[in-house]
Amino acid sequence: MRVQGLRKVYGTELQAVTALAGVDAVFDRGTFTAVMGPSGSGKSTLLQTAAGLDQPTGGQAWVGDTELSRLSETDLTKLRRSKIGFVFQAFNLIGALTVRENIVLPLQLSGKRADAAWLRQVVDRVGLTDRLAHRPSELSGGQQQRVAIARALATRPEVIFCDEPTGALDTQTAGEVLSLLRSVVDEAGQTVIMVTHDPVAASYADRVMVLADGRIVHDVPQPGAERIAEQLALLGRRQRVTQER
Ligand SMILES: Nc1ncnc2c1ncn2[C@@H]1O[C@H](COP(=O)(O)OP(=O)(O)OP(=O)(O)O)[C@@H](O)[C@H]1O
Repeated sequence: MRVQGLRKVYGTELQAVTALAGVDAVFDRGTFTAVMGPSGSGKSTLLQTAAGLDQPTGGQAWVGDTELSRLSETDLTKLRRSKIGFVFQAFNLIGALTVRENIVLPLQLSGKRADAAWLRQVVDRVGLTDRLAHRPSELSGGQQQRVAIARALATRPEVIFCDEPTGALDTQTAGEVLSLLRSVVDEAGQTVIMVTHDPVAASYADRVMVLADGRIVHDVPQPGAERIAEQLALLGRRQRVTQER
């Protein structure tokens, strides 16, 4: 996955907000990247435009050799369904469906037959084998997020985008979900790009990318939760000083 010169401006001339001011980044296969930065720095916008959920104002995003802006709306939807998985803070499961039905939904939407062996492996990895007939409301928050991860994995996507996947979970449950994402990268070789505010969550990644004002201001191999927290605090202080001037 890579993005080049990615720009996003919301609104019209007088009230234009530059959410992304030209972002270049490569996310190698089988790596886990945490995207961090102050509120409003463009993290979600980066995720949305890189994943083809929203159109950038300028620049390009590629999944493998495919440049997203060249695709028709139909082909973009097909690509999103087959090559990209999404995990959100709010789980976004369908309450009327069972765990199994939620997990296979992306396959059904893309008209693919479920690969039974892969699905067994996915369900086993997320530890939900004995919960397949339950409804999401009968599960804990951590279990619901594991269903969402299994659903994201069902189509064997090349890249999984996570927006604050542990934002609604307690520390221990968050740790379990993050270990699961780590194992998806290490054992299944998938690429994970995760937006998070939490330095501990970011410490599970291989690399931490920090955005400020729609630009990458740090892009480093992950230095540990403490250093990440220090860097973010420094960035917050610098921003406050700039705003006060
Ligand atoms: N639909 C929109 N219309 C106008 N402005 C928007 C829209 N979506 C986002 N923005 C603006 O773009 C900038 C970046 O927003 P974005 O949601 O990407 O930031 P973020 O880093 O994910 O923030 P947070 O950590 O608070 O979720 C912000 O200034 C935001 O107000």
